[in-house]
Amino acid sequence: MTGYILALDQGTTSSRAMIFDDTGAVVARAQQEIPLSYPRDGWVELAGADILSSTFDCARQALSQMPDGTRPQALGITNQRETTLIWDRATGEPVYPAIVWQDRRTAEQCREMVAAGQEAGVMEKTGLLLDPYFSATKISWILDHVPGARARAARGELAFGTVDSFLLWHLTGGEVHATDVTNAARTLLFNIHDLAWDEALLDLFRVPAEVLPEVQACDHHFGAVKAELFGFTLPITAMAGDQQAALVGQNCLTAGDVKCTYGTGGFLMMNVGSEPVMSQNRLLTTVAYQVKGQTAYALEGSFFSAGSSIQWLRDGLGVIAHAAETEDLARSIDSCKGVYLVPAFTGLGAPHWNPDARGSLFGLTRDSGRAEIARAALESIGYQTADLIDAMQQDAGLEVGHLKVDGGMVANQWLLQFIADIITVDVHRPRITETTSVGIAILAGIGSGMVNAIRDLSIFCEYDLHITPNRHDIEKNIKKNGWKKALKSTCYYST
Ligand SMILES: Nc1ncnc2c1ncn2[C@@H]1O[C@H](COP(=O)(O)OP(=O)(O)O)[C@@H](O)[C@H]1O
Ligand SMILES: O=P(O)(O)OC[C@H](O)CO
Repeated sequence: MTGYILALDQGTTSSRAMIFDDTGAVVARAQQEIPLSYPRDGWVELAGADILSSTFDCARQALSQMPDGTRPQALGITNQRETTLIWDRATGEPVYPAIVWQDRRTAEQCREMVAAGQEAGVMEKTGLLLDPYFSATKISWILDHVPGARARAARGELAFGTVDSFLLWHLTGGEVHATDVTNAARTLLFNIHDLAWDEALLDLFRVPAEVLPEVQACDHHFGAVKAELFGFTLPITAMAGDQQAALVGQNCLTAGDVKCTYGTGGFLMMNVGSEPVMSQNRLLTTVAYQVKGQTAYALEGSFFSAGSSIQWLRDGLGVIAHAAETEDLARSIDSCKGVYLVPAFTGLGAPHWNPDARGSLFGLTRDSGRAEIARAALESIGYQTADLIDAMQQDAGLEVGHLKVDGGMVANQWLLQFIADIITVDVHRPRITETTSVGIAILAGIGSGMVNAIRDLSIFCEYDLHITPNRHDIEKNIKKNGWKKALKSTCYYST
């Protein structure tokens, strides 16, 4: 009998459901966009109700596409990480909208903590930096700004969770409050060496232990979906943050394997094996996965604006109607003629970590038009990748042999060629580019016993596009120098 796995992927701009059979074939898929709101400069929020309804609608749509008489035997949840929700345990209602990972409202608190010399100790335990990106300061912000929330949290009436926990709570009818190690590792409250919440960090960030979920391995049996939701119960046998799921989905299971996901942001991740590698270049050290009792760690560099720059071209400037138009625009000119976009719309991530930086466009002339700006937006993604690869190679002490890419932006082949050219490394794109869903399906297959080991399902990871770099070294160096100058000016302006 064929086995089926339902993969739910709740991302920053959309929710997805995909159903795989046990040969790795996709039998159903559905996707729904969700609206982000930007209530103030640097603030980014999502409505909890939209997160739930879009995810459950996608699941129902995908289930309706299954062959007659069949249903999945396991469910895996993967999610945008760090995004923070606090809800009422009695009703499941969030007390405030989800504060999205891109949100910078706690920048001042982070700056004060850095000035007080608290960053080194936090980094040592968590592998993370003191940046508003992570959940801890977002939790405190909600507890401090929603009337009565701190007192209610102390009385055990409120629950905190990243999006995985929030979905799990609602899928199980409020019966299970849990997360997995990869999501916990993004909160600034979790010791990645002991794999446990850390009391000293809870005190430092003023987060009461009463709000925290239980932490489990990625392939844990988390609970069962209540029958009212989809018409039958379904075991939830895996959870993992989306970048970690993509690492698994890209078959990056050996130390030195690297993938980069180009969605709303860009997320470069290298498997470093069973011991954490601490960065000397302001990259993050994080848990890659914990499966069958084994833990793997990763080095990660994230930049906050990749696809979001393209959304800005479409929704902010109105210079394109669809994201895919950027490819033709980039091909329509030979070069940007000195135009650079530094897409620091919500600050700069690794390796700069400047929450106050804001986006800048440099080198405009009367000849600059939509093609130059669109191409500069795509090029900025290549430069940001190159900056992170340089830092990662130094930290890990090895050369990146090739880069596996995925995410919504990899439909753009001009972009992939530019990335290959600027990092001078081969770029491989898988047949199924939704590797986040692939990864969580593999983990759910293991959690349910349908699959024995991650490698059993490497069948999922076939590559159908291989791009080799064009080596114009002189030109590449000139371009990179221009980018460095633009970056420096952006940071200078923001101080
Ligand atoms: N052909 C394309 N060229 C450039 N950008 C694209 C293209 N297709 C999609 N995108 C961008 O990719 C992003 C969507 O990727 P996705 O992986 O679904 O994001 P997320 O998981 O963060 O919600 C959007 O920001 C969109 O603008
Ligand atoms: O929603 P995505 O795919 O852009 O991923 C968001 C990341 O997990 C944030 O760290």
